[in-house]
Amino acid sequence: MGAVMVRVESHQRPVETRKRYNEEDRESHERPQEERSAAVRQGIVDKVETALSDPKVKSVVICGQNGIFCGGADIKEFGPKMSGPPLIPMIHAIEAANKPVVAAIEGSALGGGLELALGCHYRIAHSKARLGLPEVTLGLLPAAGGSQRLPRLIGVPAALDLITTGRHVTAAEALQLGIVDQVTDNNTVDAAVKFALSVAGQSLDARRISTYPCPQPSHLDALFEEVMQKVRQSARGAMAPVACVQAVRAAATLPYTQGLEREKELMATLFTSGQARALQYIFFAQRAVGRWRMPSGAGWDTSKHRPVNKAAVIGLGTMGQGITVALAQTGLSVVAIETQEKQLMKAKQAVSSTLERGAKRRGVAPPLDRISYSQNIQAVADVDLVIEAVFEDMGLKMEVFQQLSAVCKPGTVLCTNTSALDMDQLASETPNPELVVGMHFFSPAHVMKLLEVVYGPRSSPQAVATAMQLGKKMGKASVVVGNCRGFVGNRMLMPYSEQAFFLLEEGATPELVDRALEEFGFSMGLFRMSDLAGLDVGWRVRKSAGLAEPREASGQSARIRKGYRYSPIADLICEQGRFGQKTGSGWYQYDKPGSRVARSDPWLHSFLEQYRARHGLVARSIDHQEVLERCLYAMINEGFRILEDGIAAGPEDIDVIYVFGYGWPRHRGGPMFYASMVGLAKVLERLEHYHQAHPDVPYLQPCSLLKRLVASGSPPVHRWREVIKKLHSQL
Ligand SMILES: CCC[C@H](O)CC(=O)SCCNC(=O)CCNC(=O)[C@H](O)C(C)(C)COP(=O)([O-])OP(=O)([O-])OC[C@H]1O[C@@H](n2cnc3c(N)ncnc32)[C@H](O)[C@@H]1OP(=O)([O-])[O-]
Repeated sequence: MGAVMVRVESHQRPVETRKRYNEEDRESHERPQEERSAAVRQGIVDKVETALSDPKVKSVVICGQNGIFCGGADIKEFGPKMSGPPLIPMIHAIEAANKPVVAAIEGSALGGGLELALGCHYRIAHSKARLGLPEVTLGLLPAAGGSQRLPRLIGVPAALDLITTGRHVTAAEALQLGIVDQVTDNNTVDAAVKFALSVAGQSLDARRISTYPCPQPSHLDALFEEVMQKVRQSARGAMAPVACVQAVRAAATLPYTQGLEREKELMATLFTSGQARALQYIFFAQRAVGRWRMPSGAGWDTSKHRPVNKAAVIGLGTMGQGITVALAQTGLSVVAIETQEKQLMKAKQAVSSTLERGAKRRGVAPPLDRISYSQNIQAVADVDLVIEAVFEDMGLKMEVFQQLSAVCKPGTVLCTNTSALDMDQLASETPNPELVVGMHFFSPAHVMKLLEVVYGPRSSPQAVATAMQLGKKMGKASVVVGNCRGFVGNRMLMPYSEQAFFLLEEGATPELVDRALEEFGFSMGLFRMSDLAGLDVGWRVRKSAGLAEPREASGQSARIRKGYRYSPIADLICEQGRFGQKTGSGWYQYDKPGSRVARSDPWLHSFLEQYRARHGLVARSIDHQEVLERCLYAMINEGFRILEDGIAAGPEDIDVIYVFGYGWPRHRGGPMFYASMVGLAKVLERLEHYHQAHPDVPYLQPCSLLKRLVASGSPPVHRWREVIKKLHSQL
């Protein structure tokens, strides 16, 4: 018989099953999937055992199904009541086999999939395969021996890199690192069978990775110290990357069996941390937002997108430049329009150099010839989709949309990148409002992963599907949202920043607020972030909303707008010409305009003291807990209002927006998930408390959806949609 093949079935649902899946029948799909996963392991154990005991079988090949070796353990299966044979003894039995076992790796070998392959004696990969140990991104570590075998195979520094970042490597890099023994462009299983037969009967003593001594780098302690410091800094409170370093250290310093014990201990800590739950929630949320639905019932599974091969960008300011870069990098032909000649030249240079830098990093040619530049809007006549990114001025945008309607071929999808204006008003200016959607990119658009796709009451599902498909192609986390002021992300930012300004009035400093938020895990505190983004942006928005009008310098009335409490602090800072990093001062001071290193500013502190004195405010001591509760719960409360209003379809949409666009720490799962972890009753109680203390702040008044969820026993986050649905059906 020669070689025998053992197939690893993928835990990913087949496409047809995936299509039928929705939130309501989540449970009914979960159970069979768990059972299937256990059955897969049982199948491997049984087949390997049979093959090893059959004298006619000389070697064994383990391969996947449908072109995928194995994406790793089924995350949904993790829990106290896991059924079926455990992974570690299964991999040990394979490694201990007295006949060669060869992994035929096609598609992906990730997590437990790669750990299984590392238990095999040889690994043959297809040239298009990707390999990695991404457990860290799910709040875990490779706990089926991966953290102990990989350093023994490829050395400590390379293993640390792969395990602490979770990055996937190509087959070519895997070969270079020594993870695989051979790469093929042909049929991988055939190559593996041929190989398995060629090594049949040979000694396997040198092929069992767990028996290898771990290569010892010089200055082991210094290396781990340096790596640990770096990892702690970038982890921003996430535990898994730190545990990964500790596990690799165990591989480098302990015998294999003791290292395995350490791996198990560390995994147990991660498992019960809550961070793993948050990260796994975000993994599924990222996929759930792709299954979008509009209030009409039309959605991802009923709407066909229009093909987009050629797109146009109108307006080449910072945003337009970033969008142009992102489109060209996606492989589209782009027409870039800017009416001002000087700005067009400047933008062309900036776009080209960004593309050149990116291409150099990736070792490819820059896609410069995919872009044609023009001052004439007629050049967009044959494009499939237009993204308007001109200055935030309704009159100007309306003019552009009217021109586009006259110039574009029928069916061209018209997108606006507005972040503050009413896209439905824009749509009403075109003869085909069904073709208008918002594509709200985040700056810099070629770097930031988030895209809000905004529909108005007249947007067609096809236009939404087209924008979503383009977002996907561009590698964006794309979320469909309804039309309202600030959409989802910026709308929730309003109460967040308002609370931060109030805290300054009450005695806090920008440093205190930022420290609390950064210790929580935000990549940047609110004040450092607004210095980076530019304070003038918000000032302009507040002015256009009739808020930032100069009033008398002191007295209660200066702190009231439209009958509610208002803090003019940010406006007063702007009146001083302090717009943040670009002017060399804002909430902090900088060495020079454009510098990024924020330093405490004595001027700002004395300004705050004078401001408080002028308004009869007495500074009190404010702790981190209050900063977090005031800023985050006010934001979360607005999130519930957004759900109540139907602007976002579910909590996952809000959480993906915050994790991918607003620096929310991923290991805390997004604001709505965080609220569920804190406990909705507690969030409600604290909001009631703060609203009582600040009755003139509407954002602190708990919204009815939150109250309703608490009244219905605070269901877990994946059940909120049912309550929202009921709420909407009663309206
Ligand atoms: C003891 C410790 C052992 C071990 O160390 C722990 C692990 O292995 S931890 C694991 C380490 N492994 C990883 O971290 C790999 C994570 N997975 C991936 O990176 C990608 O899914 C993969 C590259 C495999 C395929 O990409 P693609 O082709 O673009 O497809 P896609 O991404 O759209 O997914 C299709 C469907 O499969 C679903 N699903 C996927 N993976 C899992 C999972 N592990 N579980 C459950 N479900 C999973 C996914 O939700 C989606 O379902 P739906 O209902 O349609 O939304």
